[in-house]
Amino acid sequence: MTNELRIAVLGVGMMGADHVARISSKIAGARVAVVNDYFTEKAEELAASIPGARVVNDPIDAIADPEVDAVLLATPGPTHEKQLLACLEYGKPVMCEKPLTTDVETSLAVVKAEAELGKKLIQVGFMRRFDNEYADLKALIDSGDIGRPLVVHCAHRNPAVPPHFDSAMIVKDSLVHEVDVTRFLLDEEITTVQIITPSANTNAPAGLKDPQIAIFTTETGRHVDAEVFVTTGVAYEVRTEVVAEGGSAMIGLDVGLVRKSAPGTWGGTITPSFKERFGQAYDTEIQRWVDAVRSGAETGNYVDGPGAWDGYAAAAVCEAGVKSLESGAPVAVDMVPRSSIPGA
Ligand SMILES: NC(=O)c1ccc[n+]([C@@H]2O[C@H](COP(=O)([O-])OP(=O)(O)OC[C@H]3O[C@@H](n4cnc5c(N)ncnc54)[C@H](O)[C@@H]3O)[C@@H](O)[C@H]2O)c1
Ligand SMILES: O[C@H]1[C@H](O)[C@@H](O)[C@H](O)[C@@H](O)[C@H]1O
Repeated sequence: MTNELRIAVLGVGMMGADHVARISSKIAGARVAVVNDYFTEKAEELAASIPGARVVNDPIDAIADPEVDAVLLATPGPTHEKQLLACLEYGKPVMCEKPLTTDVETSLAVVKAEAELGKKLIQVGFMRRFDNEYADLKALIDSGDIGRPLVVHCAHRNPAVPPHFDSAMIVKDSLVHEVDVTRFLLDEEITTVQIITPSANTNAPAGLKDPQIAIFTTETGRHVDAEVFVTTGVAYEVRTEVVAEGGSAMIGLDVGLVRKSAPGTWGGTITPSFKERFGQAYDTEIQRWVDAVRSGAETGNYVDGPGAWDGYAAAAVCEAGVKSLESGAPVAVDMVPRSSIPGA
């Protein structure tokens, strides 16, 4: 490996293009060497603006390229399985945007393939773990200062989603972040999921079950509720409140700037999308991944943060969530025990 990590970015739509800009302007020790997209012109246009970047038309060729040290996958979820398995085959560390894959069987297959390889090469883009507010909340819980958490309340609101977004995607693409936040903050698996669908937003596309209320139960019987509402038309709002035996704590109040102005109104600003709300988290996530990959050869661990197992656990919870979305009843999460896959 050269000193500078040479990254191939696959999929340069909204997230991929954002990561290319990030790596090229803010991230130390790495550069974009290869750009790939299903639409070649899109890749060519972007590569032309990045010194030293070139286009490789086939995603698997891009992964296998000898002048690529690591891969950033920002392609749509259904393409992840094949591209992740190719990364493992060619021994390339990979930062895969969530979800790991879109179903539980393929997620488990990826976990097993990585475990057989004996190297941690896969990091999953659960960026909230790198957000300063979430990191502070986790540190507060771990310090014991508020005692044992009993209940977590979450709200996850998007102003809008793309037209192809369906009710199951609200679970697999949006609620998946609360699934990971729950596992991250409480350090245990989710055992049951129930999804309740209140009266749908009349401004949402016909048939979209939005908002949804999810209820998780964890291994030790703790309770998490999450309101996910992806067509609010307002702004991007992500809130989490932890209620513990000795106090409570909340993040995501948008109180960075409180402005008072005439005539007698007050208020601050709310981030319009996840790009602004989690910009710092994406920067930290990618910098720490680059640092981990650059030092990984010695340890066999090229990951700093959520890995393939976390992606699989999230897929298993979301699968139960989609079943509950249909029935409205609580559904048990079906997961293999981690100990059954040595090295996972
Ligand atoms: N962490 C987050 O907050 C966050 C936010 C948005 C999206 N995402 C995730 O990022 C990924 C991409 O989402 P997006 O919103 O940027 O989607 P997008 O549709 O804007 O971009 C996807 C790009 O991949 C290209 N593509 C499709 N199939 C391909 C293939 N087989 N090989 C190469 N390129 C291919 C498309 O042409 C497109 O340019 C998804 O997994 C999504 O869930 C994560
Ligand atoms: O893919 C996006 C992304 O993961 C965002 O962080 C989330 O807020 C959206 O709901 C989802 O559609």
